[in-house]
Amino acid sequence: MGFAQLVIGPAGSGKSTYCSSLYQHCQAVGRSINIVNLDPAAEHFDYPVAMDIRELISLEDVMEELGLGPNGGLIYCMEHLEENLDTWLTEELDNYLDDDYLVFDCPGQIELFSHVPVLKNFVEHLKRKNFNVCAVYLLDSQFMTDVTKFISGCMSSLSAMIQLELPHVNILSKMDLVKNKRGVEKYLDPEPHLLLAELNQRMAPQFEKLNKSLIEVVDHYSMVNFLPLDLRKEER
Ligand SMILES: Nc1nc2c(ncn2[C@@H]2O[C@H](COP(=O)(O)OP(=O)(O)OP(=O)(O)O)[C@@H](O)[C@H]2O)c(=O)[nH]1
Repeated sequence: MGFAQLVIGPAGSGKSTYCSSLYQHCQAVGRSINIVNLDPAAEHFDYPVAMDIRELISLEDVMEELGLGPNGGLIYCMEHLEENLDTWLTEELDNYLDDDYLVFDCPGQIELFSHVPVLKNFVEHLKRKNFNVCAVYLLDSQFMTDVTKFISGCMSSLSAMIQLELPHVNILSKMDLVKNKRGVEKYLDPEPHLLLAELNQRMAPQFEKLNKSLIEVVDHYSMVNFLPLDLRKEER
């Protein structure tokens, strides 16, 4: 059985930086890891790329040849990947042995983990190929600066959890940029009644019922907890 991590999260949340740090860490502790680029728009990498979607299709070519914009072009590329799961991806995966660990650096377009089924089908394919897969969802720590952003971050993570149905770890990225660490702490293991009180205070009275339902959702999916990660700590 192989092992795979799908690194997902909004654009700019720090996915590639996380992959690069993970690679360096594994190097330091003598473990082998293979990072795969699944972003057809990516150009620069701080890690050796073991497998690269751009060998199959690149966003630049699609935009030029089909006249699509960046978003439509990216979805086109990912759908092309989906059509080539049994060919390109299978051939690439054949290069890896049973115990190998693959980390997939995914694009940040929210459609891919909300309603477009490409990543879901990608995951199913990995499972058929005997990979044990988990999702690592990165969210910028700036989402934890007030309750409304926190709820929006939880909802985006939740949509990925529901769409992919994978063991799911939430990571709060860019912790070095947080000035008020205490302010963030209350969102790491949140008390539902305090969140609700804060939300009601922030919003007009007509939202009270909606606020209650949202907090219940966050509470029921108690997996919506975030692990803070400060990748820049060792540099300081
Ligand atoms: N200060 C700080 N900056 C970070 C950290 N992680 C990432 N960044 C910066 O945030 C920006 C985006 O980081 P990326 O790792 O490219 O994010 P991404 O999620 O891969 O971006 P997309 O592929 O565009 O979705 C870059 O300028 C990084 O240098 C961090 O832990 N601390």
